[in-house]
Amino acid sequence: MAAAAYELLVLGGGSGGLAGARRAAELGARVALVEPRRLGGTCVNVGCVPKKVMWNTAVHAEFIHDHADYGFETPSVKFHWRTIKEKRDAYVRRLNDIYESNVKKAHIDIIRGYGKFTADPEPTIEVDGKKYTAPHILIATGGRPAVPSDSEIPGASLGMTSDGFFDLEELPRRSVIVGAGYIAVEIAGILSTLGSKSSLLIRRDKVLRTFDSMISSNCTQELENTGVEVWKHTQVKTVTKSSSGLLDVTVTCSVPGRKPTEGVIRDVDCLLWAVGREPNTEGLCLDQVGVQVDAQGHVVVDEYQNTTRRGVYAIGDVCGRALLTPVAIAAGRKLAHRLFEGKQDSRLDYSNIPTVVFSHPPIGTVGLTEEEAVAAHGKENVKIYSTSFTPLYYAVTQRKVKCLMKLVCVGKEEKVVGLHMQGMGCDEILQGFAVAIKMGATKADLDNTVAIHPTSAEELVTLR
Ligand SMILES: Cc1cc2nc3c(=O)[nH]c(=O)nc-3n(C[C@H](O)[C@H](O)[C@H](O)COP(=O)(O)OP(=O)(O)OC[C@H]3O[C@@H](n4cnc5c(N)ncnc54)[C@H](O)[C@@H]3O)c2cc1C
Ligand SMILES: NC(=O)c1ccc[n+]([C@@H]2O[C@H](COP(=O)([O-])OP(=O)(O)OC[C@H]3O[C@@H](n4cnc5c(N)ncnc54)[C@H](OP(=O)(O)O)[C@@H]3O)[C@@H](O)[C@H]2O)c1
Ligand SMILES: N[C@@H](CCC(=O)N[C@@H](CS)C(=O)NCC(=O)O)C(=O)O
Repeated sequence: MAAAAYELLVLGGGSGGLAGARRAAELGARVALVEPRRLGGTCVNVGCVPKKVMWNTAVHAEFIHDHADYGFETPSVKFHWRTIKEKRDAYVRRLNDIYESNVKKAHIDIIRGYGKFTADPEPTIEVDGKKYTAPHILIATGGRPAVPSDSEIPGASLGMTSDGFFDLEELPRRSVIVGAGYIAVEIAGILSTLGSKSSLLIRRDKVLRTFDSMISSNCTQELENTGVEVWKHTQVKTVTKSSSGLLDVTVTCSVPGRKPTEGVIRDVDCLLWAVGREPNTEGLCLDQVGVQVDAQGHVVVDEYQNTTRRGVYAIGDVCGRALLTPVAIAAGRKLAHRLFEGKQDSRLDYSNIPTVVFSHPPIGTVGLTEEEAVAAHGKENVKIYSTSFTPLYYAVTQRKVKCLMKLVCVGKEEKVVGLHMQGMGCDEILQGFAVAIKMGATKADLDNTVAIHPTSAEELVTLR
């Protein structure tokens, strides 16, 4: 029988697990955190943080094109991938140490290893043969990149995923990215902007299909503008390695209404699958404890993050809803307040979650798309305000990149239910407007706010 030394056991030291564990400890709970790898999870090690460093690097590469227009004489510029990779890795290691020290300062015990449930009558976790139990157990084991199997696509395993992208020691010469979501768009943009000849293979005719159609169309166009070759209606058929060690990627292009055609992309040194993520639930033995998972293996939870077994909870990517760091963090903290501060109603409201895609230029979006608003409220009740302009930054440059903005408003009072934009600075503009939208702002509220000039953000309070 295991000793119940803890009040909360957390499986996974990523964004959600760390935040939930630390908030619970702050509220006085005795907490242990089970984690086999370096602390920080996906976000710190192979996600948001190293990705943003590479996006910043790519933004530098873009600005270099404008130096002459701004009067700077630029001698030939050389880019050293290794320099930024070493600095990035060092920063990630620093973050790993900071998280470890914060956890220790909070008197949270770290149990090193993979946790799994046992068949004991009370929910119990086993790590390397040792058992631990607690009245509250939180599953925050996140997810991993999905890769097609070699039986689905012969040679698929010759490719890498976003995890492998962060191990690359050099900028690939020829990249092929498969997928149409956040990761595909972000990595294709980074690689292409930094000088890798890049092709993006998408199954349909546009990327980011679930976003507002304005964003989906514009982002597809911007990828092409930045030099990414977008292969539409295309899927990989086989992958082979040539004697040179490079990959040949055979693809099928099936445009609706036309005969499918085949093509080969040769001498590829980076084939990257970005076709979604899978939850880390396989080895947890959830069936032993009566925790239900859905068809994709995500843990099924209610609005309070309760699983189907009393005393067992789940947060973050492992639940498969809004796979974003701040969502995992917020859900973990809300749960801690419910369990250890008696705040019965403490739960995360999943509506109006703002999100940014670090494309070139970046995308910011919150709330309903135009299509969703029309479906929910009827076309006659939806009013759209939109604009497309060239930000002042480009007034003196040869390179011109547009900024697009759209407000989706509903009803007579024109409540703002959606904001979608792509353009320079939109990543940073979004957060403040997301507060206003969360508070129920109307178009009149935006109009009553005096503009800040000269900015791109001012367009959002002067739309007509
Ligand atoms: C390339 C990429 C870029 C991203 N960019 C962004 C971004 O810009 N902004 C954003 O908001 N989100 C971004 N995300 C998503 C974000 O990283 C995730 O939503 C977030 O990390 C989820 O946190 P989590 O706690 O649910 O899981 P994770 O952070 O994945 O943590 C899970 C932890 O559980 C551990 N674990 C697994 N199995 C076990 C086990 N059996 N026992 C104990 N521990 C276990 C893992 O080792 C891991 O440390 C990105 C993701 C990727 C892949
Ligand atoms: N900036 C950020 O906040 C950020 C950055 C990265 C990741 N993330 C989070 O991480 C999650 C996972 O990212 P992701 O890009 O892996 O997944 P994703 O956003 O869910 O996109 C996966 C894409 O892959 C395509 N796809 C699926 N199967 C495919 C196949 N067999 N062949 C070709 N394409 C296929 C799908 O597009 P179609 O269906 O249109 O073909 C889909 O858009 C995101 O949803 C996001 O929540 C966030
Ligand atoms: N500003 C954020 C923290 C910054 C953040 O999101 N950090 C990421 C990794 S860089 C994380 O996973 N944090 C977990 C935690 O702060 O507990 C917050 O306080 O919510």
